[in-house]
Amino acid sequence: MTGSSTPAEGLHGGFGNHFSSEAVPGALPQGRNSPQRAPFGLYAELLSGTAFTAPRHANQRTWLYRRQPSVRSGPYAPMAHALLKTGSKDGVDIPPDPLRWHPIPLANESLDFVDGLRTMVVNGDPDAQTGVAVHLYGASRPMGNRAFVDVDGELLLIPQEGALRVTTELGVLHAAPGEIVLLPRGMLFKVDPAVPGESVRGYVCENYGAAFRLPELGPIGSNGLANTRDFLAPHAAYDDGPAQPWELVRKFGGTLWRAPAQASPFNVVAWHGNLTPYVYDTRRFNTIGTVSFDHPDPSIFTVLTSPSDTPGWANCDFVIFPPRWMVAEDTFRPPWYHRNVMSECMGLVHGQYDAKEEGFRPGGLSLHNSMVPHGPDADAFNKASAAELAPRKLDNTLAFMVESRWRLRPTAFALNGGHLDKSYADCWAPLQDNFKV
Ligand SMILES: O=C(O)Cc1cc(O)ccc1O
Ligand SMILES: [Fe+2]
Repeated sequence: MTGSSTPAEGLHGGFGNHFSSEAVPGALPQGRNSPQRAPFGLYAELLSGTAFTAPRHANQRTWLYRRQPSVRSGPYAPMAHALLKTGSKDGVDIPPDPLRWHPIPLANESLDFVDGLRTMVVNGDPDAQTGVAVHLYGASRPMGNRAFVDVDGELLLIPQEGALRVTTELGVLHAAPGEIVLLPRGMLFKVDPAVPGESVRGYVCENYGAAFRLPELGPIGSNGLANTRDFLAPHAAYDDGPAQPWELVRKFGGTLWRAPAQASPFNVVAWHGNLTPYVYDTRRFNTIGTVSFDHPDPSIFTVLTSPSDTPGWANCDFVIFPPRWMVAEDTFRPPWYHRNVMSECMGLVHGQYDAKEEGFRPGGLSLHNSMVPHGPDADAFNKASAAELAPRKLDNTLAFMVESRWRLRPTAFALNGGHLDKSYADCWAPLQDNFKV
């Protein structure tokens, strides 16, 4: 990896594909996974993402050929992190009101990606492999010789400010706002500002449940929404410099643990498999909407889904609200007023969200828990009720939603950290009873 960087073009494409990659020609064993001696003195190591006996269509694993096996690290000692939380046990009780947070200013303290994580909402329990968390990240410096691995869940990074360089065991990915990065459970990585000296900010969805997959398309057919080939996996790249001290940070059972390592863990020279990180550009999302009337359910905007044991009732749906044409006739075009059984946590990467043109700001967050009434604010209602219904492009915008079947509990930091929008509910106060017969 020293002296090498992954070009944005030419990555492997295809969600769930089986890829092969070697940074040194001949480093990948052919015809078998664990030859008596792996090429060039490398160690063979398996990383499984599903149980060995998971059905073939869901089975995920990757074979790594590396300079040192991962077991060459430790012992681990607890590492304090005041604001990184896990599962519903780390959430607080809240009244069933809609909640919203102002963006947290870009980090001006010296924080790396791990130090700068702040958990906002949590549910479930990683020991039961259910639930999600939504964290905010804010980093002003690179991780240096520090690698992070999350055993509690896979991570979906949603950059909001500043581009990221994400180094993983399988190679390097770059992601700017508008792109997202999926990091499998148990795979080591580090996240650095792509531009040295620049501060970065964004969101992280941590998924303790079944791995994210593409949603079923039903009557949409065989194409559409997030297309398989647009998920890009890295090429093998490894640190080829001399051994240096590293620190490994492992999130394991809701606690952070740290261990020294004598050399870089990014030492995988070749790999093959289908358990890989991905970068996905949301501009590739094939957005589908009504061409007649009514506001469709937002499930048409699902990028990735983590199913629960109940069909159709997701542990987590990751949904985006990308630029799109609004053409519906005789229709109130923004979202309707609603109470949903699913709990909804929303963020804004850039632009404006049509239900809340003011108040919901890029980098901010909102939470509408199960059955909590919400919908367009009074301004959006008045504007959309009176608007001339010509075709209109909703442009320069990207909002997203992490939706879960389980109630999302805010953390104590979310409630008391100084970023809660205490007057959120006022945005609906002007709505009057306009009923007249
Ligand atoms: O509350 C929200 O803004 C998210 C949302 C959007 C939409 O188009 C329909 C339902 C819904 O919950
Ligand atoms: Fe909603």
